This record gives sequence, C-alpha cells and structure tokens, in this order.
Amino acid sequence: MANCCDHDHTPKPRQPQDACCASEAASSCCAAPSPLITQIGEPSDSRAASPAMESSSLRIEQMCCPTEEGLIRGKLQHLAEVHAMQFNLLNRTLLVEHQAGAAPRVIAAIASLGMQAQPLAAETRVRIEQMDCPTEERLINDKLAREPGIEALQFNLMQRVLTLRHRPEALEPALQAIRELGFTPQLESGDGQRVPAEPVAEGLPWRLIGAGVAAFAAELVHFTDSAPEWVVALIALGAIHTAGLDVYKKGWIALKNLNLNINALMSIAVTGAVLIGQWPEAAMVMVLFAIAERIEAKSLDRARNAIRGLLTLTPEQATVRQADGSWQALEVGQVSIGSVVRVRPGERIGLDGQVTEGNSTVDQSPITGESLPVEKTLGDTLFAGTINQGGALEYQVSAAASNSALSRIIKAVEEAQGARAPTQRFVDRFARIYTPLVFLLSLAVAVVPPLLLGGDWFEWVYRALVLLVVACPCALVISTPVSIVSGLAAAARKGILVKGGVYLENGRHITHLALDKTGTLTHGKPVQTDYLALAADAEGYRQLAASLAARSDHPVSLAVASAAQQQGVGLLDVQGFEALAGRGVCGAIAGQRYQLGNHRLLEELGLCTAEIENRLDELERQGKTVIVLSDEARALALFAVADTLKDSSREAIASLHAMGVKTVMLTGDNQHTAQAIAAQVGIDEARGDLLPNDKLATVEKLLEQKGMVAMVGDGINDAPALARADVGFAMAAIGTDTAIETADVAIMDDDLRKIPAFIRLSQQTAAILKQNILLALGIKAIFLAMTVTGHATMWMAVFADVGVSLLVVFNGLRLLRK
Ligand SMILES: Nc1ncnc2c1ncn2[C@@H]1O[C@H](COP(=O)(O)OP(=O)(O)OP(=O)(O)O)[C@@H](O)[C@H]1O
Ligand SMILES: [Cu+]
Repeated sequence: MANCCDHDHTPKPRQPQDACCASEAASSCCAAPSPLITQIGEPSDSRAASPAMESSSLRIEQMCCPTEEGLIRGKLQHLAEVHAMQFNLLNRTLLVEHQAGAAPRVIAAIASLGMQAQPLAAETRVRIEQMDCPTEERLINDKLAREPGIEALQFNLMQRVLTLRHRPEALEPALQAIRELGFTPQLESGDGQRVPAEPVAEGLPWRLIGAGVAAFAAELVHFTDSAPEWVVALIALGAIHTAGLDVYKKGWIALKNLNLNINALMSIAVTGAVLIGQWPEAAMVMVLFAIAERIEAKSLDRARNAIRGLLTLTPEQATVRQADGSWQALEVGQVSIGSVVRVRPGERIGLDGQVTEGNSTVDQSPITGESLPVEKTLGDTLFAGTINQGGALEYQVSAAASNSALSRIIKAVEEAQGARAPTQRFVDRFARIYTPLVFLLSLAVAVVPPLLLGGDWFEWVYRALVLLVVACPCALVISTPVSIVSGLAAAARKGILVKGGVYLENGRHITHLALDKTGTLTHGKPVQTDYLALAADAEGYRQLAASLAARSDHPVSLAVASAAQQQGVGLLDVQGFEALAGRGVCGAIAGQRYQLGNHRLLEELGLCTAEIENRLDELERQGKTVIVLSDEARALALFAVADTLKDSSREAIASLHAMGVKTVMLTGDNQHTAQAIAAQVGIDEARGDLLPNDKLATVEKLLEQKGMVAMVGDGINDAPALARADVGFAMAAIGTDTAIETADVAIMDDDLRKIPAFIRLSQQTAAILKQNILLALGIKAIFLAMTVTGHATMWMAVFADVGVSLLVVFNGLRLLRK
C-alpha cells in the first residue's frame, strides 16, 4: 500500500488482535470477531443426549480472519462426522463437536488447508447436586488432585458445577473418583443453554414432618414419663433415622476422608447424645438440623436462580418465515442463523437479529435495566428477551438461541460467581485452621475436666458435643458467597455485568475515574457546524474532503461526510487511502495527495500558519473539534464538528463527586476542546492531545500516584487502558463481545449513571459482608461462652449453627432487592 504522507505514523489499532489487517482500507476483512456457532444437522439440545459425540477444542494460530474461518468451515462441513463448530477468532480457537474418535480426521482436514490445529485440553462441566459447601469442595479437590490427566479444577458452589480441564481420556476415571465420594456427577452440555434448575420436588416434605412429629412425641413421652424409657428410645431412633439418614451418609464419607464437615459434626454430636442416653434431645436436634438445611438450600436456590431467571424471559417459540413465504412457530433452539422472524407488538423477542422490516419501540430493560423504550428501525439490532412494543417487526436472526447476548451475559455472571472475592478467600482460609482447632478444643473439654479435675464424664462429653456443633463454621463460610452472588445478580438486573466478586467488593474503594470523551461523555455522533475555505475553490475542497472522509469510520470524518452528502456533494475516487492514528486520514485524488486531519497532523506536515492557529483556537474554545484539509503545499479548508453531551453525563459526574471520586477526562481531541467539554459536564481535569498509547500511559501514571483508579471507555479503542486500570468499565457493551470480554465491569447501555450505581451497590455489598461476618462470629462467640460455662443445651447449639446460617443467608439475599 502506498504511503501517501511523508511522516512516521502507526495505524490506529482497532483491536489488539487483528494484527493481520492493519489499515482501514482492508477493514472489510476484520469485522469484530465474534464467536459463531454453525449448526449442522440436529439442533443443539440433542447433542448432550447423544453418547457417541465428543468435542475437541483446537487452537489454530493461523486463523485470524473470517476468510480463514470460512475456509475451515467449508472444509469441515463436508466431514460427515462433524456435528457443530464454534469459531472464536479472538482466541483463535475452534470448538468442534464430532463423533467419538474423529478428532485426528478433523485435524488432518485442517492441515490440508495449510493450517495447524493443536488440541487443547478438554473442558467439561460437571453438575454435582450434593456439592454446596466448601468442605465438599475440599473433599473433591483432594481426591482429584491425585488423578493423572486432570489439569485444573474450578468449583462453583453456588451453581454446584465443577469445571474440569483434563486430557480426554482422564474424564471417566475422574467421574468415577467423584462417585466414590458418594456424589452423583452429571455432565452438562457446554452451550450454557441449560434450562433453569427445576425447583426441587415441590409439595410438603412428608418425611421431615413425620420425623418432626416423632421427635416431638419422644420429647412428650419422656417429659410426662408416660411410658418406659425404651419406648422413648424407639420413637427417637425412628425420628433420627427418617430425618438424618442422609446426614449420616454424608458425614461418614467425610470422616472416611479425614474431613470434618457439618454433616460429620452433626453425626458425631447426635450419636454422642444417643450414647449418653439423651434420646429425645438427639432426635429433636437431628430434625431441627434437617429442617434448617432444607430452608437454607431453598434460599440459596433463590440466589442461584436469580440470574438463570433472566433466561426464562426469552420465549420458547418464534414465528419463522418458511421457504414458501408462510409463517410457522418454531422452538427458538431450532431457528437457524439467517432465518427471518416476525414479532408482534407486545410480544417478547426470541432471538438476536437485525430488523428487516417495520418500525417499533422496544423495551430493553431485561438487559440494560433501562426501562425507557428504544426506537428500532431497518438495520437496528434486536436482542432476545427484550419486549417489542409499538409495531410489528420482522428481523433476520444473527445468533443461535444458545449464543444470544442474553445467554452470554448469564454465562459471564455465572463464571464470575465461580471466582472468589477476597473476603471469601479470607473466610475459607480462616475456616481451614479454625475447624481442626475447634475439634481439638472439644476433645479437651470432653477429656480434661473428668480426668484431671474429677468432673462428671456425661456432663463434660455433652458439653464437648454442644461445643462441636456451636462452633461449626458453616454460617461463616456461606455468608460471603451468598452476599456476593446476590450482589452480582442485582447488578445484572440493572444492566451492569460484573465479571467477578472482586470488583463488586473493591468498587467502593475507587478514588479516581478516568473517562474517555467520545461516546462515553458525549453521544459520539458529532455533526458539522462550520466550514471555512482558506482559498478560492470552496466547492472543490468540500468535495475533496468528503471523498476522504467517506472512507473512514471515525466519528469526526463521519460528520464531515454526512454533511456533504446532505448537500448533494458527489464523491471522487481515492487512491492509497490511509488512516493516521490520532491524526486523520490521507489519500490521493486525481494524482494529487491530500490530507484531512487535526492540528497535530498539520504541524507534522509543516503546513500550519499563525492565521490558521487563530481560527482553530476560536472554534476549539467553543468545544468544537476542527480538522483541516491540506494538499502538499498548504492548508485548504477548515471543518468544525461538535458533539453533544449526554444528558445523563453531568448527573453521573455530580454523583461521583459527591461520593468523593475524582474525575479525569482522557481524549485524543485537542486540549482546548477537551477543556471546554470538561467544563460543561463538570469534570475535574481534562487531558487532551493523547495518542492512543498515551491513554494507557496516563492510566499507568495515575495508578502509580493515586489510590484506586478506574477507567471507563467504549472497550474497543480503549481496551489496553481498560485492562490496566484497577477496575475497567466498558460502556454500551450490549452486543459487542470484545467489550464484554475485556472489561471488568460491562455497562449494557450508554448511561454513565450506572457507574455511581455500581459503586453504591459495592458499598451495600461490603456492608452486608461485614454484618454477616460479625453476626456469624458474634453469635458463635456468645454461645461458645455459654457452652463452656455449662449454660447451653444442644438445642441452642443447633440454633447457633443452622439458625445463624439462615440469618446470614437471608441477610445476603437482601441485596437482590437493591
Ligand atoms: N479518521 C479520522 N478522520 C478525521 N479526523 C480524525 C481521524 N482520526 C483522528 N482524527 C482527528 O484526531 C483527533 C484524535 O483522534 P483519536 O481517534 O485519537 O481520538 P478520538 O477517538 O476522536 O477521541 P476520544 O479519545 O475522546 O475518543 C480527533 O479528534 C480528530 O480531530
Ligand atoms: Cu500550529
């Protein structure tokens, strides 16, 4: 490509990954890479059921453009064994679902295209219904650590899902090892399209009620002395058996693996109570424990499903146009990409797609949290789960149901729930030391006073058992994840996608926020306001500038191009067009070289004069952005464009300042314009004239000096700076995969007020975390003291354990309503 300008420059990196397509002229080949599912044959749901299917994850270094994707897809489509493909150009990976054993043929087929496919370790999601406590996690972790071929484990206790990274042949032995621990692992299909977990067998828990009645009867008979003691014992045993068999089973497995979870503690305590003849009490304790566990499980399900609940927003069917032009209702899972779907007013939209006919407004609040309806017309994007309001629409489906923006959001939140927030890590570490300590202490209480001080054996063994139950760390351990998960769900419902508990916990510490100007504070759609020809041929210059500007998708160029279009200016042919990062554009028209760009470019070309500088100054102080058209010898014309501030920006900045957050605007635009806009919106400090790399450098400098630095941008041009900041916010992330992937916090719409809302939520989450830890430890401490001094009974112990667990769970769930 001809280099039409005489100075050094680097093309603006649109995305860090698309190194293969460097200039704008070639931009047709690097549409934002998006994971794309190609279905061949049956719909996705039948995949998991078919046992002979296997999936291979391949890394293909040479695959970075959609052209290569097309090549590979074309080739693999002809292999009968291949069932589905999912390309990810960003990571250069390809997920192929194929018949078992076909992996070598798939790799060979790719090799025949001159590309090397390297198999990555497989990832399998395993659902383990019984795994909901960190003690179980440790049990599984210890066991699988000894299995060969297992590379990594990731636990998500809230979802009860274990993600295994393993060599293909290592899966079956690993599942067997999990079964040996008494769990039932179930394989999940990898497309994230699991239906919301069915509520566990609704209806009355008759077993529990029966056990409760028996325990009560035992207590009554014992109290009134109306029957011999063996009758009491019999009734009590019945209650313990009915309510506590599961507890005993789980407890036994834990004990066998040298692990003391609450089930083991309860089993020991109840057995102990039975051995010292406290029949009715043992029964009551077991029943109470079982009831509390059940309530706790239900409440946790609520938190767990708060996110999943969003998926139920998508309707099950969509009305799809058939080849003969008729319309037919189909399951959304069976609608293929490219189909045309019709949606009536008031109906929910079933799939992502682009409008092909009709005008309407759409309520996007399920995704963005913003209830103000959005206008949709030809070419606009629709999202699954949103609600069509005014008129009928037809749209062309752009993503499979399992890959819609909404399902990807849900997947991201679920992954975030798997990662541990700092408080949770602390609590886990604490519990790891605490539990054995308590066990030793109980042992001492049981043995030392009777042996050395002549205490009563029954008395002290009983106290030791009570102590064991009181001191169980379950409430403490559950208190953090339930709060974090509730907070993440509450944020998602507001249209704020938080990619990890860490950010939710730390967001409140943000002291400085760096903001991108264009598209973040402003609408990013400037319009041309002034045109000034510096020499005779005014119409000719307009046409030259428009011809260059029309080739660029930079907002400033777009404004100039569209103004010319409105005035009916025709476009000329441009040779050797180039975009000059942070400067402008250049190209040759009719053999002459022209540049259209900012002051920096003009200076670099050596074409600036004092007169031009005065004009620039004047316009820039009004908050306008000016670009200059020049040929090889001189400047020809000035074009000023102005962007409008978003109404919400000023309010957002004021809220941030009220929270004590300092704001800095970073922009590639010139310093005068930057200052004018900063003053309008109330920002503390403006830094203009930044080249794309300077933004990263500025964030790094802020990080060195200041407390916690956050950055907000559109997530594409600003990706490096966003990634470097302590917390990176991407705006208007809906529908842009890169933004969702690079940001720590993705804001679905373009409303800056979501940042103060996020900080507020972070403060509330932190407060609840603190309350929960104090609650758990405080109540335990009181009961501990009562136990050692002999004032506590087993009943109280059960309250101190499961009762407190319930308290912290309910307290955590309060966040769901924020
Ligand atoms: N393709 C282009 N067409 C016209 N002007 C351009 C172009 N590229 C850069 N410029 C000029 O250079 C300036 C800096 O551009 P740059 O892309 O670095 O920042 P920006 O994205 O406009 O601003 P912000 O940093 O606020 O998002 C622009 O304000 C514009 O004047
Ligand atoms: Cu100058």
